[in-house]
Amino acid sequence: MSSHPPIRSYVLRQGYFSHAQRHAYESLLPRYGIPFSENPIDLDSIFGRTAPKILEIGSGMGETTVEIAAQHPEKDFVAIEVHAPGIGSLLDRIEKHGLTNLRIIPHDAKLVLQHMLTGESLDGIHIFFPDPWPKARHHKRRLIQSDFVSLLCNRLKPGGYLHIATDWEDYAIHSLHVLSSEQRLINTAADYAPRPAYRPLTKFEQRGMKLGHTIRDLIFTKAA
Ligand SMILES: C[S@@+](CC[C@H](N)C(=O)[O-])C[C@H]1O[C@@H](n2cnc3c(N)ncnc32)[C@H](O)[C@@H]1O
Repeated sequence: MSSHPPIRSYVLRQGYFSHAQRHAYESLLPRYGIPFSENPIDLDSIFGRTAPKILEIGSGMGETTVEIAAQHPEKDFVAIEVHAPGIGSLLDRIEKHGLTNLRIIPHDAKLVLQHMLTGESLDGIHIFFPDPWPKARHHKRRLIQSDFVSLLCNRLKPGGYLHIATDWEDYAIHSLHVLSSEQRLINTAADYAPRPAYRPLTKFEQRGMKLGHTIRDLIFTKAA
């Protein structure tokens, strides 16, 4: 029997580390990172309190992640990212903002959701501007696929939300189809949702808008 390697939603590049990112990656990961493990973790004991838990998949350089966490001290946030300079950048921002409600798991989100987060434990999941993988032969690498959305749904509490934003029209159409096909999810809008106040406009997004790209938000809730 041949076993196929898993299809990844990312390619690990060497990437350029700024001095601050490298320093943060090396010195702050033990403080704000949650190491990958094949065993379930208890987020309430990691944060030292019971509070709503929001997961962000693919936090990139962490600008949005930190802004949202700083504006919502009443909630706890867990970011998942695989790109080392991005992890360093987020760690540096957590330290500079003195945030106690944001941690990062530096690993593949699929494995984190399968092994570390169990049960219906999340109040919300953010996936902002996932890699679009525009070529047809790469579509299988897209994060938003029915199996993955089913896994996300398993981890959401009843009434919890899944929020995706993208500036790629065809990825938005694909995601709308996949989310609408998951029976446990209910669209909060007729199709795309207005950008909620908690999602700040990023520089990347403002640049896209100048180029005429339309940003689409999809916000679905899990049936109670
Ligand atoms: C296009 S970037 C968007 C970053 C950020 N959300 C933003 O809006 O600027 C997508 C990010 O998702 C990360 N990513 C892709 N697949 C992932 C996975 N399976 N687990 C964790 N991170 C992933 C990539 O490393 C990349 O940083």
